[in-house]
Amino acid sequence: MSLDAFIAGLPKAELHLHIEGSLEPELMFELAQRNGVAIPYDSVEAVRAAYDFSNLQDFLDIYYAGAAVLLTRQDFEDLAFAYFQRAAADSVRHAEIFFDPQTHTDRGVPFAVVVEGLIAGMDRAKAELGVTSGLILSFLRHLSEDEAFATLEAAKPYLHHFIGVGLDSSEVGHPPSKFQRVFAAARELGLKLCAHAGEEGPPEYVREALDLLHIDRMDHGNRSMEDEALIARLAAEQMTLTVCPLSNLKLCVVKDLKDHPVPEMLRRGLHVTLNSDDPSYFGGYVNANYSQLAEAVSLTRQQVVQLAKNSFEGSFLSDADKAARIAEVDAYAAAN
Ligand SMILES: Nc1ncnc2[nH]cnc12
Ligand SMILES: [Zn+2]
Repeated sequence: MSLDAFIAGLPKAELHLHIEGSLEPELMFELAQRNGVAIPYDSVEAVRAAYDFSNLQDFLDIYYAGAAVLLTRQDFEDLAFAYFQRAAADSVRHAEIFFDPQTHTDRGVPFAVVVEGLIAGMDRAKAELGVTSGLILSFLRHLSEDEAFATLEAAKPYLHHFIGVGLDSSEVGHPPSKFQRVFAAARELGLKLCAHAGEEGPPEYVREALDLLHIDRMDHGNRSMEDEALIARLAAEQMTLTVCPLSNLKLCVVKDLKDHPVPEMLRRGLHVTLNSDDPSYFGGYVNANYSQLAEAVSLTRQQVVQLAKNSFEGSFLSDADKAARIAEVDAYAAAN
């Protein structure tokens, strides 16, 4: 069996996926028409052609504009279910997905519409596809901490739907320290804590995410590799990093997949997982991330299995569920 075929059937979890970043151009057009929203493209091909980014901000500008077609509960359910169909096809058994409530509430879409639509899509995915999931409320870091607090307040009636909070959007100039108080409040509410750190921002931001936000999981973390003491600490703490190879390539965090830090991260004992981030914008879902990285840096089958096990280990599932899913990975690896 080829490594690609092995990856295709390998049970895995996805831990870094922005649901708004799974909006495929076809669905963007469908929703634009359904809702009478004008979009600045005249074809699906024109949308895809616009996905040529030099950095994170280039991407974010287009990503926030694309989200304008999402208005109704049904839109959010359709968006989520479309993602889960692709995830299921990639042998994803469990996904912990980010959403950006402020991107929608700032356009006048009620918080309830967004959450109820996403939850409906997640419930359908469990019933029809057997994919379990959790929802992570992500704060936009280019906005103020007061606005993050207002978002957390709006989330309170729906708290039982969330497994955690995250921190995303423009990293440089918006260090984790800006959100120290709202992360403490989220922890008090029993939520898990994630933050994007070290995608474009310096190792100092990674340290702040650890020391000031007290995160349970780190999104990206690439630039930690510039700091020996930080590498040693992340390895000692077995902090899960949700790494996104095709995102890193498209946003010019790495020049070539051959330069990707994952092999060095593994060699240094870091707890790495592979994820798709914003698959519609970056050219591939989770299996494409595994396969293209494996090809570029010559990952072994054993490393690929380790990455899949890490994905369950680093999830917010219960210990019993983690063990059951990891046993599934072992059984698959033994049989193939
Ligand atoms: N890769 C990324 N980094 C920061 N914010 C994001 N929002 C969606 N994708 C993101
Ligand atoms: Zn991300």
